[in-house]
Amino acid sequence: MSFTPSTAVRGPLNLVNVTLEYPDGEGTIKALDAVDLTVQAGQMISLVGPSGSGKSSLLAAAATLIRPTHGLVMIDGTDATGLADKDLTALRREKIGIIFQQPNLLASLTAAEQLIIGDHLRGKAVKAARARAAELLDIVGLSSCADKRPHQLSGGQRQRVNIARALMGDPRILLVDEPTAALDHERSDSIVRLLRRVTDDFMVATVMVTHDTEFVPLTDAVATMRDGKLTAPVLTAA
Ligand SMILES: Nc1ncnc2c1ncn2[C@@H]1O[C@H](COP(=O)(O)OP(=O)(O)OP(=O)(O)O)[C@@H](O)[C@H]1O
Repeated sequence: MSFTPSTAVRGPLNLVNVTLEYPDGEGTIKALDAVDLTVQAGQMISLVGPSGSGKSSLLAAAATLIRPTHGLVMIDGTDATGLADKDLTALRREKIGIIFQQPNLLASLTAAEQLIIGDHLRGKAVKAARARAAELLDIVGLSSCADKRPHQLSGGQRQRVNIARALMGDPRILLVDEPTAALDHERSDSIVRLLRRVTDDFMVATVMVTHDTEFVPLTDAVATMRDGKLTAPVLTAA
């Protein structure tokens, strides 16, 4: 299935009045409360806020992994909330790269194979996938590690494989959850700089949840979650 923008597109990622409620005893809890967010191609937004404020819920809604109770989740011009599960899965594979805190690499696969397997699921030819995987591993600085398995890589290298894997489908959107949580300062800095570079070079719309406010200046703007509400992104000085 191919997805083409059907309405005026404000950005690859556009959340409009998104509310997400979870059952909570007799009542409900609003994990997201009328959230609006637009992220343009080539723009990187930091998402900060206290524990329980709704950051993971926002990423999950933007990733189309969870359907909001109200509101629109526009992915490159397509309203994801109106799609059947099968089409939603296809949209996610085509448009969204997700980078979790833990790389979740498969222990038995080499770095190159971690990337190729995703393209296999997308139904792409193996030869083209091999070439693309080699190119992306080079871009993330791992060309000499293509044949290494996860246990032969450092934490920072595993996170680089994770980033390269998320780029395999040529996504329009990158959603990144605490990418530096398990890394020391130097590796954290280089991972956020890498995310900045791929946002610029691949013109993706990137949202990065982070508790490390020191990396916020590497991003274009910072938005704060509090009790499910999102402040308008504030441009950083850089
Ligand atoms: N599956 C769920 N069922 C019920 N309530 C949930 C569920 N997931 C999250 N919540 C609640 O929704 C609110 C927002 O949680 P969320 O995990 O999105 O916050 P967060 O900012 O990502 O927190 P953290 O930084 O600790 O990961 C919290 O009150 C949380 O308890």
